[in-house]
Amino acid sequence: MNNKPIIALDFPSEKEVVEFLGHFDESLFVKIGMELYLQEGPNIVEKVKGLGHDVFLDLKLHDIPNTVKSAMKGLARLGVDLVNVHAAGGINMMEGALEGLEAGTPSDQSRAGLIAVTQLTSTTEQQMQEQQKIKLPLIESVLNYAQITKQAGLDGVVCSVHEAATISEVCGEDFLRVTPGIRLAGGESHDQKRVATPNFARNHGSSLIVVGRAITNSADPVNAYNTVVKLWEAK
Ligand SMILES: O=c1ccn([C@@H]2O[C@H](COP(=O)(O)O)[C@@H](O)[C@H]2O)c(=O)[nH]1
Repeated sequence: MNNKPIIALDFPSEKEVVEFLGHFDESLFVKIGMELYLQEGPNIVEKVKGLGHDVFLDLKLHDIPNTVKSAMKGLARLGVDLVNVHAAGGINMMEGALEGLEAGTPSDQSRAGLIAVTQLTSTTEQQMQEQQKIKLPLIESVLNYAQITKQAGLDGVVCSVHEAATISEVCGEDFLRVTPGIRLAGGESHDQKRVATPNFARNHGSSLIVVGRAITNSADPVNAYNTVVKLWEAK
């Protein structure tokens, strides 16, 4: 899997996606989330792959184990590079997801990476404690989700940059830490709560960063992307 910044294609339809990708003359790593997928269906994956880009299909599956297993089996045929579930679905559900993904992957293709969302980057410790009734520091909840994700055999987690280094220490360097909530210095946070810059992510344990609005809302998305790349790659 390449380690380019993953651009979140949070657009309402294929039209905006094609227009956006048309600005770039290189192969990208992009994320298709529920907004786009629920409007355009599996064809949007084929379209974006056909344009030569790697795809993280971010549908965050969360259901009973049998349902997630069957859904993953179907998704495996789309040939995406990375997919995910919610760790809150539990170990049996995550094992089912992995089984489905393995069963559905055509024999001439390699299986997509499978990761699990810990605590969304839009969640604060206070919200988690009050609304989810998890009476722990947020880092402990994230770490617990990371550990059960590893136990289920998945490849890594979605977390914020602020938990990435601890997860790496506990679960190992090879266990992926995919971190959304990335903003350029001084940029608006929007609905995100646990945010960080690309260079902070680089130095604090992220394996991959996910960047949406800092690039897609920019008047010059190629320049914004190149700025993110420079900061992410800077040592
Ligand atoms: O915890 C999570 C899990 C997924 N996301 C997704 O990442 C992008 C972030 O977009 P920005 O515009 O850079 O905020 C978005 O598609 C989310 O669905 C996340 O933010 N946090």
